[in-house]
Amino acid sequence: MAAATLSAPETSPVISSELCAAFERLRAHTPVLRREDATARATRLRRLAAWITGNRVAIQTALYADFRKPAAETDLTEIWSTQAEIKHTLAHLRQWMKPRRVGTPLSLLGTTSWVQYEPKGVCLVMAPWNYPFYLAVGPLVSALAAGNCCVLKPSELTPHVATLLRRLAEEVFDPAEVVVLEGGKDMATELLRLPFDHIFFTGSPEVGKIVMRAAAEHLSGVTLELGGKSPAVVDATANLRDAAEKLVWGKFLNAGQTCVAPDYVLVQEPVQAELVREMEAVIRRNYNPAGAGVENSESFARIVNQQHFNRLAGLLEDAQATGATVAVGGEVDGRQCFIAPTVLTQVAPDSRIMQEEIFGPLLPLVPFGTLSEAADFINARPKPLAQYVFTRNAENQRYLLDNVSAGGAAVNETIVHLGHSELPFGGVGNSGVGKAHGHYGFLAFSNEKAVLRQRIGRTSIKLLYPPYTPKVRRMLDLLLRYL
Ligand SMILES: NC(=O)C1=CN([C@@H]2O[C@H](COP(=O)(O)OP(=O)(O)OC[C@H]3O[C@@H](n4cnc5c(N)ncnc54)[C@H](OP(=O)(O)O)[C@@H]3O)[C@@H](O)[C@H]2O)C=CC1
Ligand SMILES: CCCCCC(=O)O
Repeated sequence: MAAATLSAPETSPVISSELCAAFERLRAHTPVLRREDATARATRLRRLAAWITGNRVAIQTALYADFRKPAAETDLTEIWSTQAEIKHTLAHLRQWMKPRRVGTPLSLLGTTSWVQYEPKGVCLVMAPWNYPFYLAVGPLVSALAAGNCCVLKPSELTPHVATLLRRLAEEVFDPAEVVVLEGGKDMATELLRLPFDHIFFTGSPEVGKIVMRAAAEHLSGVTLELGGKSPAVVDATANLRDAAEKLVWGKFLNAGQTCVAPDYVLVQEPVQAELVREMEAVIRRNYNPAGAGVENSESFARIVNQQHFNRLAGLLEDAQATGATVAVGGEVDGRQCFIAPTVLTQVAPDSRIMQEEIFGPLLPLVPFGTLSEAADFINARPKPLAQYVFTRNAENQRYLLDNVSAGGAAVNETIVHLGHSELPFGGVGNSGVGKAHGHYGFLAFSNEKAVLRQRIGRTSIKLLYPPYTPKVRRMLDLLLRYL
């Protein structure tokens, strides 16, 4: 069935003709992708994987040009993470695509039923700037695995990566399968007026609400991968050297511009000073081993732009103005958008740095007495994307995992749960809607169609057809009593 052309009411004057043409081209192509088998989809994903392998240096160069992301971090968090998603998808795609038979209840005896996975159609992927390659191509892999056509809107804050993504689309895909549309807020606003079948948005909760409102106009499906203040709790039983290593890595990777970065640390009072000492040693080892200064380290990224630098410098100033102490770091240089890995103590709970997502290399430590105080502190705030627990006490671990709601959690680790292909990734409440990665990503971009097949001349319900005679009423009595 040919997809209906966008009628005049849908193409409001604020949607440019080229956008409508691109959308129509994809929508007209959806029946072709719907008919493809696992082999055809896998071939497309292998072509993508080969392109990424062949363009490793170009990806590193683009990320470095955008905000001096170290090549090693690009390899790990942009290239390897994307290739791992493709590899896992290729290993399971045939299975995921198979219809799933379900059992038959007594009341439907004689029927056969299954769940059939069909593509949603034309999907929109809106990516953020902090992992601009992985967070654009990762969702694209899921969309293609599920048989969709896709519009990809990268962030304009990372223009070198956006240009690279456009080249990737042109070199790997048919323009009717995937199109990359570069632009900022205005482009995104226009795109959100189109009747996409699913919108996969990664970004801030504020913009996530804008996306969800726009999706309501067309009842588009949404996956919202949002952010928030992900807490880490370090109790008095924790291995502090181990906790320091993992907290410093997770916090200062990508200069703290990571959605699942530990935003702040709740540390049990008696071990705060020792934790600070351990963190200081790890920061020095990771970013200033020769004493040349972190600003000269090739292992530490920059803040993405002046606006975010100013925002973070403002958080640091406000924290200090409300009594915080800079225990480690604190150096800033606006000319190169540099903020050193910084650990803060004596942070006022009502200071700005404890109200908004930091999304930068500032790590406030907040002391607590009892675990219930720590849980109450977290639960008094919007539900986080991740929670981290550092403890050697199984009961403390259970208490915190059972009494704090978060999108995901890691115990004695940070961030890496995001790279586990068998785990659903996503937020809850203010930190997100829906799950991604692996099979969860495939399902996000699929319609799970329920199918029941009946034999001709038979129906489980015929005995209950009208007229509703006393015999039918007796059958209903039996039904309510036994089935
Ligand atoms: N859950 C997850 O997996 C992740 C969540 N995040 C979260 O994303 C945020 C940081 O990313 P950031 O890019 O700054 O997020 P934004 O919400 O600012 O932007 C996300 C996307 O939305 C676009 N956009 C911005 N403003 C609007 C608007 N008014 N209407 C429509 N689209 C708009 C952006 O375009 P443009 O950039 O071109 O303006 C970008 O493509 C943090 O909150 C972080 O926690 C980040 C990474 C992963
Ligand atoms: C591999 C690391 C990716 C992190 C994506 C984020 O949390 O922003």
